[in-house]
Amino acid sequence: MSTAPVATLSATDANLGFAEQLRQSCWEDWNACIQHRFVDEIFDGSLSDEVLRRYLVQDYQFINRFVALLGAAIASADVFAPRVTLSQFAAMITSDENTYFLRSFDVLGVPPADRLQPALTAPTQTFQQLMHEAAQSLNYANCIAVLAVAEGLYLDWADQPAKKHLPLPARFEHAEWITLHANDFFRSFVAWLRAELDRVGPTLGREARAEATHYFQRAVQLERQFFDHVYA
Ligand SMILES: Cc1ncc(C[n+]2csc(CCO)c2C)c(N)n1
Repeated sequence: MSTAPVATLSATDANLGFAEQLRQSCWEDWNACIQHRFVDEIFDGSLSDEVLRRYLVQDYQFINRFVALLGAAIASADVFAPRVTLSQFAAMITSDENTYFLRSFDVLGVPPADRLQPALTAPTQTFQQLMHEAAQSLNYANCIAVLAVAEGLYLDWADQPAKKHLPLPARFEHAEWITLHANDFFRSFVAWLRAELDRVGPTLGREARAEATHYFQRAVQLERQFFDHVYA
């Protein structure tokens, strides 16, 4: 009979994949996001134009670094299959999603300067920097960790059981921001990202795992700050 120590992980951790361990490690910030006032107000259509405008103007400044991060994930993936999935997603978001922002900017009367070169707020700058840092690391786990937050947290607020029974809000600026993140394509992409974290997590050494975890946690904190700051 062996007397060797069996495990250093708690029973709970041992039963969870890496993706779920990461999410649970930031449970408080994660929940603060998906239960945010912004989420409640976009679902019931009461979101003020001023708040939505601040949000969308800053959010539009994400896509550039986000696509670069996808590129870094494609470059650093260990095998061919994830490169294909990530490339297909990159193709989708660089074609379809742009029109939502432009149509909303038209309705909200956002002038060209605020669409193209707005003054960046601190959470936007820090998020851009985090995406840049993850991309520059050319480390697949780091890249996927940040992508899994940017996508997974958006799926979790837009697709949550508590909101499922609600009719969509009347205005497209509200309704489409929900449906862009609550649809089968997006659901399956997020499930794939989480499965990738579960696949690569166990291959990481202690330091690499801690590094990917730190990227994930910083991204979740920034998501929360981003929601908060459009009301400040
Ligand atoms: C602060 C912030 N965090 C995450 C997302 C979600 N998101 C960013 S890029 C992208 C891919 C295209 O849909 C998605 C889903 C966001 N919009 N804003």
